[in-house]
Amino acid sequence: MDEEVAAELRRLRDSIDNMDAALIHLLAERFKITQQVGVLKAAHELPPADPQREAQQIARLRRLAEEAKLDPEFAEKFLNFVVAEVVRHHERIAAG
Ligand SMILES: O=C(O)C(=O)C[C@]1(C(=O)O)C=C[C@@H](O)C=C1
Repeated sequence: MDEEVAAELRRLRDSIDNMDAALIHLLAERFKITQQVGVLKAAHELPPADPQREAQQIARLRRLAEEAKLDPEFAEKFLNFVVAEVVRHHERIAAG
């Protein structure tokens, strides 16, 4: 590979690595908060999932994605993926 191309690829990959690290830290913080939500819901016998809240989140994230020029379908799929995992955690907490 041309040395200039290799240097540019390295530079871009360094930025990708930084962003991936930021995403992991953000997700870890989000899961720490949803863990607290799970404990609160279990203590008050609230259902693990809240479809109405999810519909609001999806509508909001789709809007934000469009503004940011990110595919709104992708944003929705990503939220659903994360929330499905959160609901699994909530169910585990509720089961004791
Ligand atoms: O807000 C809640 O009620 C949550 O449990 C958190 C959360 C989320 O991860 O954002 C997860 C499950 C619910 O269906 C809705 C939202």
